[in-house]
Amino acid sequence: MPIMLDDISSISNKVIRAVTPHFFSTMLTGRGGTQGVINQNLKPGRYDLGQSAHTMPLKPLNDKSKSSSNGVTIRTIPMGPLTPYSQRDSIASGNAILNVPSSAERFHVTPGRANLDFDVYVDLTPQGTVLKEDGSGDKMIRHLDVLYRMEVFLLASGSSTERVRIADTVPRPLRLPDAAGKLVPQEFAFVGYSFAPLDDIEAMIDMISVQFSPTGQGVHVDVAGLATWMSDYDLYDRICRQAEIWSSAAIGEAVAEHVENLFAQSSVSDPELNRLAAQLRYLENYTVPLEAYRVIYDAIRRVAPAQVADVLAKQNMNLLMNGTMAALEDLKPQLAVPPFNPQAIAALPSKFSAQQREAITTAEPLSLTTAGAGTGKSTTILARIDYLTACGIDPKEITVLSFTNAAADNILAKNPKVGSMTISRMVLDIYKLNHPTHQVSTIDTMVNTLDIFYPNDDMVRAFRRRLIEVDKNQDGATTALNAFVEQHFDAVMTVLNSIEQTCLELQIIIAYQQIDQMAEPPHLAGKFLIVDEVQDNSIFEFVYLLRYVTKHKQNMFIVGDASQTLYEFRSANPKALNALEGSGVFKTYKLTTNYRSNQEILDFANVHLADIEANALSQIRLQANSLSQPTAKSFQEKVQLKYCTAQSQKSFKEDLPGYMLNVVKPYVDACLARGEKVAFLSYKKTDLQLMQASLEKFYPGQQIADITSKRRRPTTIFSQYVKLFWNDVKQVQPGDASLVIYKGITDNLDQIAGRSAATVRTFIQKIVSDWWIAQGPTVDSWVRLFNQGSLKREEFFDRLMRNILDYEIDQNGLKQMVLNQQNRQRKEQNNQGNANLIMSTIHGAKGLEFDNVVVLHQYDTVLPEDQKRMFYVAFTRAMKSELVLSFGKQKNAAIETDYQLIVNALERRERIDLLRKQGLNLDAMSAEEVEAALSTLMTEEAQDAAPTAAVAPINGTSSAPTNDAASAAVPVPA
Ligand SMILES: Nc1ncnc2c1ncn2[C@@H]1O[C@H](COP(=O)(O)OP(=O)(O)OP(=O)(O)O)[C@@H](O)[C@H]1O
Repeated sequence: MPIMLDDISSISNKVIRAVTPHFFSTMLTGRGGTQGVINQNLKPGRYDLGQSAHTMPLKPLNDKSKSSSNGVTIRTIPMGPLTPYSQRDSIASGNAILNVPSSAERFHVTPGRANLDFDVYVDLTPQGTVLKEDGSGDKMIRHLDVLYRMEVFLLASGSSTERVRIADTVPRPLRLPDAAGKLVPQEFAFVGYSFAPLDDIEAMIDMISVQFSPTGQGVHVDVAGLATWMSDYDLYDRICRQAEIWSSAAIGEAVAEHVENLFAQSSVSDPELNRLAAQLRYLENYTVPLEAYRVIYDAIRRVAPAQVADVLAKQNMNLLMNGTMAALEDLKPQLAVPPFNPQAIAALPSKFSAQQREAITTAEPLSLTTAGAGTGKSTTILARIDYLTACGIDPKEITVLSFTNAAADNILAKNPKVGSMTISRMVLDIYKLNHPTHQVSTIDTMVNTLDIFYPNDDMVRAFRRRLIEVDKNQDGATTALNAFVEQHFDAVMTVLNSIEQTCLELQIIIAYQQIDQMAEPPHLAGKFLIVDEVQDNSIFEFVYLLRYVTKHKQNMFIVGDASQTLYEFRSANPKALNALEGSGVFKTYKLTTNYRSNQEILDFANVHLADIEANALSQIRLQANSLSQPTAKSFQEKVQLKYCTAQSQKSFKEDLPGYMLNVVKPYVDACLARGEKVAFLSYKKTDLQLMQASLEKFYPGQQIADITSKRRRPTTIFSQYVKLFWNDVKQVQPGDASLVIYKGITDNLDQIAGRSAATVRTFIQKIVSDWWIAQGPTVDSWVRLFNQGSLKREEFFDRLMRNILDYEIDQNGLKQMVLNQQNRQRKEQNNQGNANLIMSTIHGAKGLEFDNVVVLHQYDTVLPEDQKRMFYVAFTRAMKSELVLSFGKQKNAAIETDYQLIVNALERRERIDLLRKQGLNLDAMSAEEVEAALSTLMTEEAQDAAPTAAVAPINGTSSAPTNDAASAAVPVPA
C-alpha cells in the first residue's frame, strides 16, 4: 500500500502554487520588498530626468527580446495577454470589453462631486517591462522600466456596472435615456500606455471629463492623492496576476474574445489580419496551456473564413497541432486497426496486468497510454509488437519510433523485422530520398555557407536569421522558420539545391510542407505506428507525425509519461500529453502499477511526483506490485537521505569527498556485500567525475562503467575560414593554395574561433592537417589539370572551396556517427558489463533501472519544474534501495521534513494496525479517542525504549562532513 499523501498534510499542500513574475523571466527577481528588481521603490510614477513618452516607445513590448551592446543588455519582457497593437484593433472593432476594477483597487478621481452625474476611476495594469543590465562598470546595475496600461473608466454616478466597452473616441450622444427615461452618461473605458502614468494619465482624464462636465472644464485631479495611490500600488501582485492569466484558461478566453471581436466586423483588413497573426505568434513567448490553444483554435474556426483560418492556425505551433488533430479526428473511421483475434489475446503471457492487457490489445486506431515510471511502458510496446504479429500483421507493417538511438536499437535487437528508428532518422530517410544532393549539415555551417554564396541577398539574409533563431532555441523560432519556408518555398529550395546542404531542423519543416508530394522509402510504409517516450517529442515533431498518420491512414499507438519530460529545452512540452488526453481524439489507457521498485522507494518518489505540475491532471501515484506493507523501519532502510548544507556549489564540491567517505561508502559497501550493483546519478558530468574519483580510491579492484553519452561540438572552422579569408587564397597560385589554407587557418585562429581559440588550437591544427593529408591527392590532381591548361583558375578555386566545405560537413557527420556508436556501446555496458558501479547523468539513465542508486540532489526551496521532473526520473530508477545525497543553502530543507513526515505517517499506520490487533475497534471510536489510544501506545513505547536511549538519529543535517564514521547519520541497510 502506498502511503497516502493526504496523510502528510504539508506535502499535499505543495500542489497549490502561485505563479510568480518568474513565469515571464527569471530575471524578474524580488517580491516588492527590499531585494531584487521588483522592489518597494519600483512604483508607477513620473519619467526619469531626460525621459518622455517620445524617448520610450511602446513598440518593443510587442515581443520578448534581448539585445546587447557595450556591456549593456536590454530585455523586453511583455506581460499583457494582448499586444498593444491587438488591443488597439479590438477597440477599433467597437467590441472590446474591460472589467471594472473593484473599489478597493481603483483610484476614484471624482469623489464627493455631487454636481456631476458621472464618476471617473483609474487603474493600471502592467503591460510589460524593459530590463536594462549595465555591466560596463565595476558593478552590475539593473534598472527596470514598467509599461502600464492606463485605464480610465467613466461610469454613471452610483453605477455598479462590472464590465464596460473600451472606446476609442468619446461616444455620442454623451447621455442616453435609462429605463425611466432619465438621461444618464454612456459608460465606457479609455486605455492608453505609459512608462510614467503619473505624468501621462491626467491628460487622458481631462480629455474625457471635459466633454461630460456641465461646466465644460475637466474634472480636478488630486495629483497628490493619485501619487499616494500609485505609491501603494502592489506591482508584484499585479505581475503575478498577469502570469496567472498566461498560465491558465484565461489567456485562451482573452485571445478568443479578441478573435471574435475582429471577425464581428463587416470586414477584416489585411493589416488587421497580419497583426492577429503576430498576436498568435506572440503567445509562443511563454508556455500557454494547450487547453487554452484549443479555445483559440475553436474560436478561429468558428468565426474566420476557412482559408483565413488555415493560415492563422499555422502561425503558432500549438494551434497547428490542434488543427492537425482535428483533421485526424475526422479521418478516424478510416484508420488501420488490428483484426480481432481472440487467440492472440489468449496467447499473451499471464504476467501482464489487466491494465497492460487493455493497452496492448487495443483495437482503437488512435491510442495513448500514459503511465508513471516503471509501470511497464517499454514492456507494453514490446508486447504490442508481439500482439500485432500474433494477429497476423506483417512485422514490416510496424514502425516503432523511439527517442534515442539506444532505445531504437533495443527494439530492433528484439524484433529484427520491424522498422525501428528515431523520428529524426525517419525524417532523414524520407528527405534523403527526395533531395539526394543535400548533405546534412549543421545550422552553423549552413549559415557560413549562405554568407559565402549569398552575401547580398535579402531573402537569404532573412532565412539565415530564422535559422539562427532556431539554433538558439528562441521561443517561437520553429514556427517562424516554418512560416518563412512556406512563404518562400521555391526560393529556399533553389538556395538549398545550390549549396547542396540542409540541416535536421529544416528537414522536418520541408518534409512537413511537402508531405503530400514526397516519395517515401518502403521501410516506412507500415500501417502501424508506435511512438515511445512521446512526452519528449517537440510539438513540431508531433504535428509532423499526426500529418504522417493522416496521410497513410495509419494506426497510432503512443506511450508517454508527462512527469518524465526531460527535453523541454528542445521544445518538448510537458503539458502536451495532458492536451492529448483532454482532446478526446486518442483513447487513453493508464498503467498504475510499478513493477520496478519497492513501495518504500515509490513513497518517496510520490512526494516529489505530487509537486510536479505536469502530473496535476493525471494525478498519477505510483504503487508497487507487492502486497508487503512498508514500515517506518523498512522505509528508512531502503530510502536513505542525507541533507548537507553548503553555502555554494563550490563549497559542496570541496566537501563531497568527505560525504563520499562517511555517507556514500558505507551504503555502497552494504550493496556490494549483497552482490548488487549501484548506479550514481547526477545532473552534471563534473559531479560524476568527482564521485568517480572517490570510488576509484575506495574500490581499486572494482570495474566502474561510465554510461553517460558523450557529446561533441561540430566544427565550423573551414566554413568560417572561407567566409572570412577566401580572397587571400584566391590571390596565390593553385599549387600553393593548400599551404595557404593550412597557414591561414592556424595563423588567424583568434578571428576564426573567437574566444575558444586558445583551447582548440591543437585540435584545429590536427583537423586542418588531416584535411590536407586526406584531400591532398584530389587537390593535386586539380593543380595538374590547371597547369596543363585544362582547368580554369576560377574553376579550380571553386572546386577547392566546395571541397573544404564538404570536408567540414563529412567530418561532422562521421564524427557524430562514431560518437553515437560509442554512446550505444557505453549504454550496453550497463546491460552486459561486469561493472558493479555505474556512473550516469540523470538524462542518460532515463528508461534504465538499477539495483541500487545514489542520487546527487541539489535542493532549493523553489525548484523549477524541469528540475523537479529530472529528479523524479532519478528517484524512480532503483529497484531495491536508494541513497539521496542532497545539498542546498537552507538549514531546514523541505526534502528532510517530507522524509520525516513519511516516517511519521508510516509509524502512525503501524500503531493503528497494532491497536486493531490488540482488539480495539477504531472504527467505532471518535477521532479524539483514537488519538488518545495512540498517545498511550506511544508513551508505552517510550518507556520500553528508555534503557536503550542512545540510538543515533535517523537523518541529520550537517554543515561539513567529519571522518568519524559513527557520525554518518544515515543508517546502512541490513
Ligand atoms: N507485468 C509485469 N510483470 C512483471 N514485471 C514487469 C511487468 N511489466 C513490466 N515489468 C518490469 O518492470 C520494470 C519496468 O518496466 P519498463 O521499463 O517497461 O517500465 P517503463 O514504464 O518503461 O519505465 P520508465 O518510464 O521508468 O523508464 C522492468 O524490469 C520490466 O521488466
